[in-house]
Amino acid sequence: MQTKPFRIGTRGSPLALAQTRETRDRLAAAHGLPPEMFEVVVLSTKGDRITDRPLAEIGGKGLFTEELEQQLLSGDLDFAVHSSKDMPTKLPDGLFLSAFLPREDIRDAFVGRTAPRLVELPEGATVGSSSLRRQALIRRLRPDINVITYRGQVETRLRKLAEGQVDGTLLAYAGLRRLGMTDVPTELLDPKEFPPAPAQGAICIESRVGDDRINTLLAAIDDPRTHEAVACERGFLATLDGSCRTPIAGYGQSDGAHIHFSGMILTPDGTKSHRVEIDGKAADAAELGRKAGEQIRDEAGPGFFSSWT
Ligand SMILES: NCc1[nH]cc(CCC(=O)O)c1CC(=O)O
Repeated sequence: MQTKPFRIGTRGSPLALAQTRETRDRLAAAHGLPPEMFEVVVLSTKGDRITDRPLAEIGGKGLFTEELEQQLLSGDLDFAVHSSKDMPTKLPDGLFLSAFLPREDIRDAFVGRTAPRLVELPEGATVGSSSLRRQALIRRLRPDINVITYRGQVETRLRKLAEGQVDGTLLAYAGLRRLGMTDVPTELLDPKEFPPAPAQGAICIESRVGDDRINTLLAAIDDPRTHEAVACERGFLATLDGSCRTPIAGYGQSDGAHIHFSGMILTPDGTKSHRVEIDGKAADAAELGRKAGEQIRDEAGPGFFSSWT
C-alpha cells in the first residue's frame, strides 16, 4: 500500500493548475483515494518567465517542459500534467506520454472588442496572437488585418484586449472552459476554416518509461480515443518537423476502431495552404499521422517549405 503521496508536477499558471486539479480528481475517484494522496508540486518554467518575446524566437516548445522533465528523470516527481499542445514531438529518453484525459472542445475562440466576429473586424484592425498557425489562418481569411505578437497567460491577454491594445484575440476554447470563462468568447471558429493545433484541448500525463507502478495508476484514467487522436496528430507534426515555428493544423477523430484525420499547412503570410484528409485504423494512429504528413509534404513540394525558414 502506498502511504506517501504521489508527487504531481505542474506549471503554476491558472490553466495548468486547473488541469492538474482535474487530473488529480479523476485519479482519486478512479482509485478511491483521498485527494491528499496527490501532492501538487508547482514549478516555474523558462516559458513562464519569458513573456515578452514570441515562443518561436526564444526556442519554441520544450520551454514549458524542461524543468518538469528534469525532476521526472531524477525521481523528484512521479508524473507531470501538461497541455498536450505544448509538448515537443520528441521527448527526452526515458519519458513518455502515458495517459490522456477526455478531450475538451478543440475549437479556437475569438474574443472581439470592436466586432464580435473575426471576419467582421474593421479594415486594418489589429489582432493579437503569437501562434504562427493562428496568425497564418487570420491572414488567409483577412489579409488586411494587422497581426501582432501577443503572449502571456489568458488573464494578461484579456486585460490587454480590454485596455484597447488590440481589436481582438484568439484563444483555445478548451482553456477558457477549464478556467470557467465560457462567456468570454464572442465567436467560436469553425474548425473547417480555422483548424486547431495538433493536440489542442487534450491534457496529457508524462511519466517514466518502465515505472509500472505509476503507469498502471495512470492507465485507469486514460481515454483511448483521445490518446489515439493525439498520437495521430503528433505523428503528423513530427513528420513536418513541427515546432512553434511552423503554421500547422491537425485534427484526428477516433471512434475506437477508425481515425479520420485532417491536416493543413500554411505559409506564415497565409497566401498558400495545403490540406490533407486521411482515414485509417485507430491501432495505427501515429503511423497514419506520419503518412498524412508525408502526403502533404509531397503535395506542397520543397518550395513551399522555404517560406518556413
Ligand atoms: N500555448 C499555450 C496553450 N497551451 C494550451 C492552451 C489551451 C488549452 C489546450 O489547448 O489544451 C494554451 C492557450 C491557448 O492556446 O489559448
